[in-house]
Amino acid sequence: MPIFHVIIPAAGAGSRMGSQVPKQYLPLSGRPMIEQTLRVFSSSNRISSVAVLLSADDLEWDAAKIQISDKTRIYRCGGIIRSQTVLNGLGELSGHIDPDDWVLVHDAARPGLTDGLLNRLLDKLENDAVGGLLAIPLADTLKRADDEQRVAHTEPRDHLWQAQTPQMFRYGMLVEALKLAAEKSSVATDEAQAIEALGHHPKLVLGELRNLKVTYPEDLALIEAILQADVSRLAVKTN
Ligand SMILES: Nc1ccn([C@@H]2O[C@H](COP(=O)(O)OP(=O)(O)OP(=O)(O)O)[C@@H](O)[C@H]2O)c(=O)n1
Ligand SMILES: C[C@](O)(CO)[C@H](O)COP(=O)(O)O
Repeated sequence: MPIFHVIIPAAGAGSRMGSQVPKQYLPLSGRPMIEQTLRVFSSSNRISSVAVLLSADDLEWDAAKIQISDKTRIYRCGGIIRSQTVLNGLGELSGHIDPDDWVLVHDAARPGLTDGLLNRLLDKLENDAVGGLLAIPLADTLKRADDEQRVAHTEPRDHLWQAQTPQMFRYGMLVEALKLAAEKSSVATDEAQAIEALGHHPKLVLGELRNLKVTYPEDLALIEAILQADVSRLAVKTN
């Protein structure tokens, strides 16, 4: 029986959001964003453990009184960059996770993940030799900008996908990949990039637009509308 652990990198400053508090604590449907993100993992009986990775000087977590499940643990091990936070979190879990256990890394800033998308990823990859990630095929035409923010040229977009999270790899392989990236001082902007540097080819599993990463202020209204629509659909179902 495969074992799945979740790591939630939540040690970012949210600078592109420009908010007073880090974006993972901004209210969404009346609760902090990170609490919305945690819900899908807390309610899944397929997930064995959840590790939330905070910055050492995070003052918001305690103040926000985030509701967590019994299988959730907090680690104040945030790094300068996301990949370092994840590597630090993997280190905290050393000895508690078998090298062949699956680890799913999911951005605290992606509160739109559903149990359907989570189960799609687990079902597609639980027997995979490498692992993979949720992603969506690029739908827009891609432009390369010049220094004056004018179009330099159009990039070919065939076979281009936008990576989302969770990204799911076995503990041992992920530690090896992120340690190598750190040793080479190469910045892997997602776990898959570090895995690719080992010569592997992670599987792309179809995600959904709703699983967007909340990055800029305009993303908040979008994700709020998505979560409100979820509440309305649930209300109709239960009436
Ligand atoms: N040193 C870092 C940087 C980011 N993250 C986390 O990685 C996820 C995705 O990163 P991003 O959207 O870039 O978040 P921030 O780094 O906070 O945003 P910004 O780049 O705008 O500052 C977020 O949940 C963020 O909290 C992290 O744990 N540690
Ligand atoms: C991991 C990720 O969400 C996949 O698209 C993305 O790379 C995170 O980038 P960020 O700059 O750390 O938000």
